[in-house]
Amino acid sequence: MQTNKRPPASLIFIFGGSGDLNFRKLIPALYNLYIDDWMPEKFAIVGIGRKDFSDESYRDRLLEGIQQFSRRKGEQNGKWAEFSKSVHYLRMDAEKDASYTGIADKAREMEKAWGTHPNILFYLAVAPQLVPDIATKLSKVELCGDRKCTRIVVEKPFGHDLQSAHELNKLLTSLFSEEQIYRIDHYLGKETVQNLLALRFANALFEPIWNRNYIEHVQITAAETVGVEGRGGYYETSGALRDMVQNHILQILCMVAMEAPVSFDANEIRNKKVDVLNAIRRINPEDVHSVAVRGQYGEGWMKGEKVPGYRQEESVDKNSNTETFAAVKFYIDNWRWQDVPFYVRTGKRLREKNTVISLHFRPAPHYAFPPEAAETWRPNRLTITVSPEMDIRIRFQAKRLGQTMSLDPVDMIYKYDKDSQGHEPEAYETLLLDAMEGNPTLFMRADQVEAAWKVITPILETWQTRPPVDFPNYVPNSWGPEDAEALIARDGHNWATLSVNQQ
Ligand SMILES: NC(=O)C1=CN([C@@H]2O[C@H](COP(=O)(O)OP(=O)(O)OC[C@H]3O[C@@H](n4cnc5c(N)ncnc54)[C@H](OP(=O)(O)O)[C@@H]3O)[C@@H](O)[C@H]2O)C=CC1
Ligand SMILES: O=C1O[C@H](COP(=O)(O)O)[C@@H](O)[C@H](O)[C@H]1O
Repeated sequence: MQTNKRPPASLIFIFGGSGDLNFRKLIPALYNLYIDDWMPEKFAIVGIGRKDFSDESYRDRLLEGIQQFSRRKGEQNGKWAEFSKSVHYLRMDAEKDASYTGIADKAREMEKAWGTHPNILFYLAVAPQLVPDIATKLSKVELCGDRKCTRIVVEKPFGHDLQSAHELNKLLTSLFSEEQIYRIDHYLGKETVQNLLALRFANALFEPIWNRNYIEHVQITAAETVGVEGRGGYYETSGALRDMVQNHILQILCMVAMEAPVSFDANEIRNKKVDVLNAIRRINPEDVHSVAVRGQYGEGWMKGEKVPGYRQEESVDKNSNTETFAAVKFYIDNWRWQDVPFYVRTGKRLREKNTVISLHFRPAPHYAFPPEAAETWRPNRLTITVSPEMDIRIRFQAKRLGQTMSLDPVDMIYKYDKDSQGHEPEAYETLLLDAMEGNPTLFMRADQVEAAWKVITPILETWQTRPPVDFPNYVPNSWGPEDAEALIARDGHNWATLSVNQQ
């Protein structure tokens, strides 16, 4: 969502500078922005943590992260040496340190060196329980005379439920103005998710049919092949509904279902999205079992390798009832979407890593072709593959070559990778650049986060009060529990096939 100019001088403090997210995502993103000439002319990055690093040993550690996880893995002809000169480490216990003088000193040092007040970004890549304390202390640090120069980026999970999200919002908005708070959801930085706006609102072709008159149902799948990967401690407090549905999937759903914005003003886009969340039909607790399915993977095999069940993962309770799979049917009660089901599902240890949105169109009103032509008939479908492939496909019927009138479903495909030649920015690159520029469009506003919690609260509460009796209920390398198939089959539909050669 960037403009074509570099952001102003920026000083970026990363709480969690010695942590996994910074190592795997944030530093690689900032480095790639640097290589692509998107970083400010003047910038400094200060990683904060309790571990012991000198600037030198910190840079060496971060280079290992680049080599493992960055889309450009090397030192890029000396670019790493140039970039890393601006990377520093500040050893500090963010809980015990009362005054954060190290931060104020660093800000003064950079101001003096640059001869200007930089924008200051505080990225809170730490466990959620540290956020209130750090935010409160940061709000008291003397910085650059004008507090408007600061922005605070808050990682997910944003709260544990509606109540805690509300309290966190209340605290943050008492310390900072809403314009300074950037609640991150990395799915919104993904190229294909952003392209939904272009597809829908830069083309006259789709909008007239983008409604209940033509669309029978919508599916959103965010499937992962990985298990909890050492994050069992966090995942035990979360589960698939909180980890993926409350944020990423509902945000995608909003992009699919929102009304056309009048402008690209951040609040205009966010208003249109929150309208969708507010229109999602509230689920009665007694209906939860018929519209929501949960699952947990047992032990099994993935691509020839034996993998443990969720209950055998590190830091997971041996009798855990945490769901690693969730599927939900939502309805949106508004003029555009009345009675169109939105089926969403997400899970770990599923057969493929794939995030896909598909819009399934109603059948043509009359089929004049001979019966044999109809044998392979499929309804029209628009599929947007978000990741790891990035493409848009339109399925339609075409005449098979030859003398008979036989029809086949075919796909018209636009592939992003063809244009990007492997240079597509990662979500965190887009979002960090937006945060430096001060563009909050792709970040969540306080009311959006709370509205999303409201949507899933009845499911969370029902699942909490009625523990599952059949966990684990799906094997790795499957598409989740059988009940998820039944959820959609009851309405006469199937989950869309996700492989590259889609049906
Ligand atoms: N990792 C990921 O893929 C993702 C993570 N997130 C979110 O990002 C956040 C961070 O996750 P992740 O990086 O995985 O967590 P890690 O456990 O790897 O890192 C935690 C970081 O917090 C620091 N920290 C903890 N306590 C203190 C303290 N008292 N003072 C200063 N620093 C402290 C640690 O520093 P030290 O060890 O040096 O004390 C470490 O740098 C979480 O909210 C998570 O949900 C969101 C999406 C994906
Ligand atoms: O936020 C999260 O997202 C990842 C999946 O992200 P993706 O970009 O790889 O699709 C998920 O693994 C993790 O559990 C969750 O916290």
